[in-house]
Amino acid sequence: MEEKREEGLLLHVPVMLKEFLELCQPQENEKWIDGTFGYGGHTTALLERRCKVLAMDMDEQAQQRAGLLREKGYHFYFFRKNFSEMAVACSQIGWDWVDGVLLDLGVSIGQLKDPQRGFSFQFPEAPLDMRMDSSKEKTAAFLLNNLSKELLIRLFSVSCKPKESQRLAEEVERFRSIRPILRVKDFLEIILKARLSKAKGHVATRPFLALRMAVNEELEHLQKGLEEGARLLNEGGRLAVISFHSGEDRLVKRFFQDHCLPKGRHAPEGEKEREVFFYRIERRLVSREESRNNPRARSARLRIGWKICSEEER
Ligand SMILES: C[S@@+](CC[C@H](N)C(=O)[O-])C[C@H]1O[C@@H](n2cnc3c(N)ncnc32)[C@H](O)[C@@H]1O
Repeated sequence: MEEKREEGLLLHVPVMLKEFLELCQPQENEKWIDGTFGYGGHTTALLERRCKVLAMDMDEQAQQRAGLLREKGYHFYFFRKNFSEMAVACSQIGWDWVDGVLLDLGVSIGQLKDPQRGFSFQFPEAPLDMRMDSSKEKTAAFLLNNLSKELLIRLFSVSCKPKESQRLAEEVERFRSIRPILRVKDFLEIILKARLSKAKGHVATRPFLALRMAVNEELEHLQKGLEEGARLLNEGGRLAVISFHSGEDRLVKRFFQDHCLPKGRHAPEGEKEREVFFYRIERRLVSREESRNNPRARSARLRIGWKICSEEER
């Protein structure tokens, strides 16, 4: 998400907004779930198109920002919950189905730049926390200090090669046998000792990503969020997901492929029991222009699925 200053306020430019709006075509009075409210960029665009929005975010500060939006009198609800619980949130406001679901994954720029939250290696003195939901018990430091070597290897392997994951786990064990791992700089020291192979960006990027994903159980919640979202969609409804790295994107791609039956094709007998949700899926990469203006968005990709219509409409 790009960041702009205006009248002393931080304004955030939502990633791939143009593509999202062009493809999804949100219409007046449609019901949308924005599962990753953040700074409300996508939500605001939906509200400006007179959609009704149920927004969710597990971050406390996102909840505070949502309060400001509510005062503007839009048709807007906010739940401080994981988007994997969107069905519960919907039932609480009496929505049985929705026209669209958007998930713009990962952390917001505000979370990354908060020197107290431990998401970024740019703040070595920060506590190694990394929780998006600060009411949850297990921090990144807790995981590194308590997981077995096997579980640490599995944790790192989400974004690191097998040998690198092994070395990282060994260095974690070595470090914590002397003193507990508490701060970002402790984890940075471990990463440097593990001598990872050269990467395009900073050597700490991939281990930090793997640890953050484990702390917030991101892939597990994403899988559940996709399933719940797809079930809640009305016929012709859209499920849109913006992802930022291959781990998430692979899961989203597979989900869409596993639940897609193109228009005009009929499910063979054996496939009938399988849940088929979509008749069309699309993928878009971030434009050159957006990537130039907002380097953080450069790895973004948008995938959208359209919920299957009844036989007559297909
Ligand atoms: C990339 S930002 C979203 C930015 C937002 N689309 C905007 O335009 O301002 C991701 C946000 O989603 C939240 N988030 C990530 N995973 C979540 C999950 N599983 N459930 C609820 N919130 C989540 C994070 O706390 C963060 O605030």
